[in-house]
Amino acid sequence: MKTMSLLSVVSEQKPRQIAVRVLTERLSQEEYTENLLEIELSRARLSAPDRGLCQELVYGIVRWQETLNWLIDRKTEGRRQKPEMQVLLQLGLYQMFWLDRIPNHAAVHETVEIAKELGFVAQSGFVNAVLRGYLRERVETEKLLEEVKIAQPQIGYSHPEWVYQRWLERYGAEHTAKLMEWNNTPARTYARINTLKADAAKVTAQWETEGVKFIPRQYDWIEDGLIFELESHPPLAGLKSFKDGFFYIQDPSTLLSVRELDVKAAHSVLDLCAAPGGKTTMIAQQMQNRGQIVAQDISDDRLALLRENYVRLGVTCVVASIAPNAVIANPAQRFDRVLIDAPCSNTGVMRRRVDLRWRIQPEEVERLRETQLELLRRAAPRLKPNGIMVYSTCSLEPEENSQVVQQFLSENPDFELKSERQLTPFGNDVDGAYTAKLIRVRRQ
Ligand SMILES: C[S@@+](CC[C@H](N)C(=O)[O-])C[C@H]1O[C@@H](n2cnc3c(N)ncnc32)[C@H](O)[C@@H]1O
Repeated sequence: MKTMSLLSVVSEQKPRQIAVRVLTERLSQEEYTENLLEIELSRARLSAPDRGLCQELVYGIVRWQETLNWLIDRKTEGRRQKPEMQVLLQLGLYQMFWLDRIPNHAAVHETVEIAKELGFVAQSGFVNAVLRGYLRERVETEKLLEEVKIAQPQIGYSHPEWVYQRWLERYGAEHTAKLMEWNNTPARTYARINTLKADAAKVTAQWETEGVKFIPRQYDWIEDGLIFELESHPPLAGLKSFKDGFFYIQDPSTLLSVRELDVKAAHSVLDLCAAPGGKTTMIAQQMQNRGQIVAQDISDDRLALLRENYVRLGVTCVVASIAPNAVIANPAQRFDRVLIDAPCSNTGVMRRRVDLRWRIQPEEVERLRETQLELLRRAAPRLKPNGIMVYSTCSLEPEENSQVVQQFLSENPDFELKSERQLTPFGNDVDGAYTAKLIRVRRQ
């Protein structure tokens, strides 16, 4: 029988069907999985629990794809399956071995039914056989899944071999395992209180009335009472506290570079890679909306997000423009502070970007180094003598971090490295982030 196009099954508004569609689309499209899912969910009318299940299936299967494929290969002698068939088998196995709340027989039955709905009637027996085989060997398979984490961690924790080898060399086996485990765990949500609009007492009182469950969190680089982990909440964009600009969602690691910048109220600040504005708006908060922040970004779409954010948060001391126009427009202007929150491989935030690990390539890290150095070189002449320039990334790779800074320093003897710090998930329980604080010691 001819197989039906997945897109023709749109009338089915069920979480598993939508998950299969997104997981199949991602194999042939450039678009990020998160965006594909959002598009599909915006078209579907799912209940909140069904949306949650759909997201959990998509994100979980993308994260664990290497391990799932390994399980499938064991039963199919490595024979290549059609992409849709592979996705169906992944869907069944993921529910059986990773989701506690789905009974096994339901996982098998539902997956076989979806196979039939999609036109894989002849192959549905094969799907059934593979899944039932694993059902019979459930206990042994669970043991095997634990053993492969030790024998072949890149398969056991589902990461590309090259990424695993890189981290193994740098961080050792134990930390690398922790890092990969972290990347496979759904990311937590953190809110930073926007003190331009409200204090922590006011925001938390408002959250109580809105059904937000929160816990205060402390970090050595952030003043107390500023960061809350949101354990559960209704959709944030619908909350009055959100619309009123009482808080901004960001990982605590992103605030280290702002602390290092050490801004004062009347300062002039150049924020070279500013969008969507997590750091810009925190800098404005520290300057109590005085002084001036020239915020730039290369992307128009992201600059629109920056504007949306600073309007919502009541930030008024920002001039935003497409890079590098503002700097070119006034070449004589010098700044007290410069922040370069550079584009990077994002290896420190892999748990927030589910398919990132399958997209990045070693060559990309090399290419990014060039951009990062270029940004530092462009920014350096704009810093006043004795001013502070902070370079930051959310990468765990020294090639994009200390090595870039060292190269810059070797070319710029008027700059000194004051401090640098690498935050890691296994060391600090936050996303990975690197920050270097540089001082311009004399005029060249
Ligand atoms: C890590 S993100 C910045 C995040 C932002 N600082 C925040 O805290 O929300 C890096 C940004 O650099 C921008 N970008 C990339 N290449 C750039 C360039 N050559 N000049 C300026 N911005 C650039 C990207 O569009 C992206 O928005």
